[in-house]
Amino acid sequence: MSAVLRTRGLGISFGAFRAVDDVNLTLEPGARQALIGPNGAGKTTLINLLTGVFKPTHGTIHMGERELTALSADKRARMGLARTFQINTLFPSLTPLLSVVLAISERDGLGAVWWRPLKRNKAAFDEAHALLGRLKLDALADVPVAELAYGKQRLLEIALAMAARPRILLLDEPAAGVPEDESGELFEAIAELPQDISVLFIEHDMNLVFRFSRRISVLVAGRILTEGSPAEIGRDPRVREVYLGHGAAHV
Ligand SMILES: Nc1ncnc2c1ncn2[C@@H]1O[C@H](COP(=O)(O)OP(=O)(O)OP(=O)(O)O)[C@@H](O)[C@H]1O
Repeated sequence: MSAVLRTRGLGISFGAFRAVDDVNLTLEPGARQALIGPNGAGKTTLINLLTGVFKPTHGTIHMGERELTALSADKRARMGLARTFQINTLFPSLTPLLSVVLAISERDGLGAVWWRPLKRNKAAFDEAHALLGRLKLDALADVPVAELAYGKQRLLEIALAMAARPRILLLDEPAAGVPEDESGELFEAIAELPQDISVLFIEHDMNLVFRFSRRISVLVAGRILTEGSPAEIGRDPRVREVYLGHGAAHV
């Protein structure tokens, strides 16, 4: 199968420090791939390279046949690369429904005038309802974001990323700060996203990683240490060694 996203020798230096180094990463169609590694390994920096926040000092990035390396973050987003952030980036006083309608109108180039014509834009509201339904947020569509449980807010962030109709979704610790009893539900929603969307997620909770990923890439000191199925990674002594003392029950 041909990869939807592929890096070759990807790296970035901050001064003399190589935060990401010679990374060859591939994402297959429909992937549910975890990017794991100790604190400071370079996971977020790698996502920032993929999305165009940082320009690499080394290597290339391809989405299918198209090279992205020099393209802006906006252009990559328009080509179907979407992300969520470690931190909550929602408007607290908006409702989930209006948040998603706003994201849909951004996608359709109506951002600046969203509040007037979209009152009449039934298609955008219908699409927003469908998206919220997919993430099991439909019952909360009209509740201000500030009143939602944190796990629901993180689901809404995924709904906003989905509004761009991405082919690739990059999730930087989607369950960060989410109480344990809500994080399973969050990852179930991620697992159930349409199969034509490839997902790469950073996650520290190994229970979630081993339950919800089909492939795991292990990043250590900026380099890919190893990659494989959860079973392969679980029995890799090098991974165990990296995580020794980091409290990872599964590895
Ligand atoms: N803009 C920057 N300038 C200089 N150094 C940076 C910059 N961004 C990241 N770094 C450094 O690069 C390294 C990797 O950071 P990064 O945030 O990517 O790690 P991470 O694996 O995502 O960590 P965590 O799991 O703690 O979120 C760290 O040592 C960090 O201090």
